[in-house]
Amino acid sequence: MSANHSPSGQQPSATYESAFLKACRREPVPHTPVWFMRQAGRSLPEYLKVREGIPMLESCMRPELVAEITLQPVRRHNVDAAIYFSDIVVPLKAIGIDLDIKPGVGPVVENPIRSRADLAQLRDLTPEDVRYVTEAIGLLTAELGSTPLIGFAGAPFTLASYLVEGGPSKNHEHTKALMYGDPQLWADLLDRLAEITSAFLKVQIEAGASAVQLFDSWVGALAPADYRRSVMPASTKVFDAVASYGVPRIHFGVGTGELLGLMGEAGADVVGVDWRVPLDEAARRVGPGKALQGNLDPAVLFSSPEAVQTKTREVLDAAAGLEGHVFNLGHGVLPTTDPDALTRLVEYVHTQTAR
Ligand SMILES: Cc1c2[nH]c(c1CCC(=O)O)Cc1[nH]c(c(CCC(=O)O)c1C)Cc1[nH]c(c(CCC(=O)O)c1C)Cc1[nH]c(c(C)c1CCC(=O)O)C2
Repeated sequence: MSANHSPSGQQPSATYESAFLKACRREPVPHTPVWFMRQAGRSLPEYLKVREGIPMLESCMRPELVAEITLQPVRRHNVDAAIYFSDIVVPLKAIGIDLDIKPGVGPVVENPIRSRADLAQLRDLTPEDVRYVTEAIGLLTAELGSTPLIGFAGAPFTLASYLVEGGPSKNHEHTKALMYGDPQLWADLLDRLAEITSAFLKVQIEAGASAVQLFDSWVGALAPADYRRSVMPASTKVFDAVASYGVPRIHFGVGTGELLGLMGEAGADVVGVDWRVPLDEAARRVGPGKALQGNLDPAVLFSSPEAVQTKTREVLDAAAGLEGHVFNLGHGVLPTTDPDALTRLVEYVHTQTAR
């Protein structure tokens, strides 16, 4: 199996040669590729329209709707990659965890996992549990042409934080209590989540995803020594599980300036950076042999078009010496972002970096 071809060998080579996948592989690109975390949904009126009356989790299980929402930002913004429309808790729902996504709140778990007995809630995930994912990706690869599709999953720590807290959390106190107080149970929990996450990513790659992103959104809450001891083994297990497919593996978290080197070491090909660390400094922390993704502050999009260009220029200048750069925001698109500001940003990055 050649690198970055799906096992079925169906992936057209125009996808393989796309600017996004080339940048991930640290090859020369015709222009800096751009996509946005949380580009699907959120600020788009056409998204709000098709989602009307359909709860979030249900919308993730309807293949035609998933395909449509995934394609909307590609049509509108001319981004260089699509991200599969789903949520990090979808695989947990698929194995029967009682949870919901509450509008304006996020994932809420009915019975938080805090004891060894609670671990029994986490059974293995099989492709049959998420047949709608395989189906939706089939529809998408047919429509996307040479535009790569990014599959994704939540990393073990971030999934554990929702499962242990029972919902979104600022301080992650229950999660840390378990991590420090019962290291063996914690390790077993993260290992279970690594198995589920690996299985979920494999389904997406085998269906045709050209790259995967592992979101460890909240891991920036940890110090490096704790990350290395208590989180890295599980994240490494996930990256190792999908290594043989040869598709780029992207790893991202918020507030992870002190963890960037370790997150690369965990097995990422591309390290995502939030807006707090300039990309040249991030490259020093990550070291050679990795591409970087980022890192315009999503709040910058609320300023004037001129200010957006100035701040974008700063990102591109800091990225000038990188081995590979995928332009993105430093975190997801904020819900009230003007969609036209995103379209203008894609065009600006493309024209500024066209070779
Ligand atoms: C931490 C996390 C979650 N989900 C996700 C993360 C990691 C990325 C990050 O750090 O932002 C990942 C995610 N969630 C969603 C996507 C879709 C693809 C994309 O456009 O990037 C992706 C990649 C859709 C969604 N996920 C969610 C929505 C909103 C649901 C709705 O509109 O009803 C969407 C479009 C819900 C959700 N789900 C989660 C949160 C915090 C929320 C927001 C709650 C809110 O503000 O309403 C958990």
